[in-house]
Amino acid sequence: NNIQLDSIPKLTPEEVSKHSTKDDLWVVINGQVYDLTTFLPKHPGGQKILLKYAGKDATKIFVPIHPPNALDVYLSEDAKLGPLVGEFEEIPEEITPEEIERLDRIDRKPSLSNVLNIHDFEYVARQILTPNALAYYTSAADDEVTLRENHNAYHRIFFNPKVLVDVSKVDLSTKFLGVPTSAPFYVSATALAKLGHEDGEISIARGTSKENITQMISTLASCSFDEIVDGSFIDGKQGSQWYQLYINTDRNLTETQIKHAEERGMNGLFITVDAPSLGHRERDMKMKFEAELDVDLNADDLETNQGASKALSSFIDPSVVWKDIEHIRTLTKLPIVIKGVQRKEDVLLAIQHGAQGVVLSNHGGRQLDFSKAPIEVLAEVMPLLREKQLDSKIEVYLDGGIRRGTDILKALCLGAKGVGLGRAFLYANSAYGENGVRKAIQLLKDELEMDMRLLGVTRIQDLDESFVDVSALKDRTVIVAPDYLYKGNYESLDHIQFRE
Ligand SMILES: Cc1cc2c(cc1C)[n+](S(=O)(=O)[O-])c1c(=O)[nH]c(=O)nc-1n2C[C@H](O)[C@H](O)[C@H](O)COP(=O)(O)O
Repeated sequence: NNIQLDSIPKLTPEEVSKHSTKDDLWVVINGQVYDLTTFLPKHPGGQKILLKYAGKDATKIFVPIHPPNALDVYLSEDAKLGPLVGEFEEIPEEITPEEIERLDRIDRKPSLSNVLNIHDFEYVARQILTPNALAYYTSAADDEVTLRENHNAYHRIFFNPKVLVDVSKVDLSTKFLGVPTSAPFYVSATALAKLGHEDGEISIARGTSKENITQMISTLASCSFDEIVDGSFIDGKQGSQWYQLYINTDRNLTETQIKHAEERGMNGLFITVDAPSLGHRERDMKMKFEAELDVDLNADDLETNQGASKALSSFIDPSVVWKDIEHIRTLTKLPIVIKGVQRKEDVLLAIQHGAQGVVLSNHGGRQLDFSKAPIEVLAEVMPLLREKQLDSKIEVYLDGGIRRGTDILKALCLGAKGVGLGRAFLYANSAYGENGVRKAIQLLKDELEMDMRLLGVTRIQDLDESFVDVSALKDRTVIVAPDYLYKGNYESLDHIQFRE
């Protein structure tokens, strides 16, 4: 045995570094040595990134992108070679001047008490996020027209406020899929929250749970599903959460995910259908998510440059159709909501195929550019559902471009059950963690309460179309020549100030 034991190479850094080619590829993650040779062509993130770290320690790049259980999900037992013996010599990373400035801005970050609105969170986050995180969070498809239209469309809707109404007590509470919520908005599923904050989706879970707001957990979350669910327990009570599903080409894996989501107490299953493949997000792609790669692979091995999005989406099944929704209904008792619906006819199909809800969404402009703003689709959907007496048959949510209480209020007046915010909470979490998430929720609640009071309505269920004027909503004329005198006098609000 001694002779046998002696002949097994010790898993030292020197030994690991000998296995650094695509035909013999070892990598160290969290102190464990893995043989990724057979996994290399299957890696959703492409080959380049693995080859970049062949024979090296990849822990730093692995942790912000993958949930901890990713290695168990993707790797066979024989790929796990055992613990590293010894340590790699730390090679000090060269710190660029831009990185020094970024770290300085983090030190001078405004105090949370000075944050007044969602735009402030975005402004601070943009100053302190790493280039990769910023590119991934902010990016949208092609020319990012839909990204901007999502928010701009709200500017084409005005209010018809009522006066002399007793508005002393305003109640923001409502129910989503039969479950009470303290306000008619939720945190929408976004991936890779750990790129912006080390607690990732867990601090979002804690913040939403403490504020009694629902969190939608992404299939692509950077924390494991179970740790996000566990993170939502406050004093033993689980927060309200939904599971957002990308249907996997491996349908058995999808079935396992659905059953596990039900076991862990999800209040809804949101099936995202607007991303048969993730969109063409050039900001993200420019970052070449594997950025500083200097792997000299020959062209035929190389996938085209893919940002995080493309890298993450290779498992999404592009062949999903309405009958798959019927099949999924047989697998779970969870309410099923179709996320990413963009035309009124598909809302009727969602009802026909037994969905309890839809989210009118274009993925925050990250999918098909020139998709209409969901608020505009909502204004088409609700009259049709009322005409067919189907408005009580389905809950209609929407997301995209929501940044103010007035945006939420306009959607509710037009018949939305509730609205989702994606980037707003990524920015709040990235800049200030759990407390940032809580502050963002409180700011939106305060704005919404104030807006309802000034609109002359005190309960969510009393909101209706009479409170909004949508006559300009479809009017996408070229902007009328601005009145420069007025425009020149108008001073835009200042961004939040960084401390000296
Ligand atoms: C900003 C962002 C959005 C993502 C998102 C990641 C980011 C960084 N990702 S993505 O990795 O596939 O693109 C998801 C996701 O995991 N699943 C999903 O259903 N929607 C995803 N969305 C869309 C999100 O759920 C909302 O539809 C969208 O963010 C709403 O627009 P706002 O950002 O303007 O609120």
